[in-house]
Amino acid sequence: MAAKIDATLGSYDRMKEVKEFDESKMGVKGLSDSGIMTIPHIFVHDPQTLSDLKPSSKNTTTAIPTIDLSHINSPAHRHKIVDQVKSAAKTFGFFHVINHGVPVSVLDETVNTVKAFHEQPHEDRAKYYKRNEGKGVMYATNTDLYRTSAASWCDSLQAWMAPERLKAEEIPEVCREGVVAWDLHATMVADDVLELLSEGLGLERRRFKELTFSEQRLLVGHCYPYCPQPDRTVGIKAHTDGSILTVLLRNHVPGLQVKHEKEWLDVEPVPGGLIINVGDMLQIISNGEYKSVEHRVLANSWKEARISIVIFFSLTKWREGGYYGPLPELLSPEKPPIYRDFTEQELQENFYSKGLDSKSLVDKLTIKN
Ligand SMILES: O=C(O)CCC(=O)C(=O)O
Ligand SMILES: [Fe+2]
Repeated sequence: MAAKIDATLGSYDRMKEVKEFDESKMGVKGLSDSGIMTIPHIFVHDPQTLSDLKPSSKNTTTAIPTIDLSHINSPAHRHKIVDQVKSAAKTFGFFHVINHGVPVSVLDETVNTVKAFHEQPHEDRAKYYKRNEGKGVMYATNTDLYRTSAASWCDSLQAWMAPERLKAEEIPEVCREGVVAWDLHATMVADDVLELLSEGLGLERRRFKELTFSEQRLLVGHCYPYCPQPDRTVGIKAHTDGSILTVLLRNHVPGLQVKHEKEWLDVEPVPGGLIINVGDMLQIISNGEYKSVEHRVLANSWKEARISIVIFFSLTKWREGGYYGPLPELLSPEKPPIYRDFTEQELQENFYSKGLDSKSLVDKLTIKN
């Protein structure tokens, strides 16, 4: 790779530095623990990205909706909850759910178990550091480290839980039990929310389940360690999720922001709550009814690590010929498809070309009149 010129950094061989950092297997956790005051060049983002990084203005009172799932099985309450979920998925694309049935002790245990993995001594973590996307378990700094133009201050443990059933022994022992339990609990919540979303489109309650929308699951345990220069990098770049639906559990350390009406909005923690967001696939199959919204994580300026556990739910059953697209039952002469059909290969290529820098799938598939 040619040496890169950066006005503030001078000339340097980016790929060489990326490789050296990656091969050290220390992760950003190791960099942070070493007490550095200046972050390596490879993490510095371009001035345009940096100029836009700030917590949302203090006086904003807008927050993503919080939806209480206590009475989802009561006919008297269900239609109201369906309306709330539908409205949140249409406007914000993000919402909190509370009283979702998972005990707070399980939420805490899940965060602690993932934190315990990332806070092991370097030698113990380094044993797992590798890049094998698509199956099994992988632990590394940034999935897209070699594809992106600027790295982010975050290490991630990824576990492809399903459809190919992940063997428990492949999961690092320190977090094995917690990860397996979380996959079960989060899937139950996702299935409940998918039923509400299915009804919100006027479809049968079980329709999304039949369409296998929660059968592919990638669990990611992120760690955003303290960053000495949070104004020069990010925790995760602005992106939309490629999933059908994402379930996100986080600790109390701030950083997550969601784009709403062109403004970045801080997502404040809700005690006992889980965050749900619509992914690109759901925006497409719902023919634009539900919105996959941009979000990002600021680099962590707290001494305590920010921990989040994300499960990306997606479908396993493609239509004959390997295609997918807006659901035919949602289309009519008044509501023609606004996205074209696409193949699984196109989906993969979109992600693996440039990682999170890629143009969103939704933009690529929009039918231009
Ligand atoms: O850590 C978070 O809060 C968000 C992570 C995220 O957006 C992702 O993994 O796609
Ligand atoms: Fe995301």
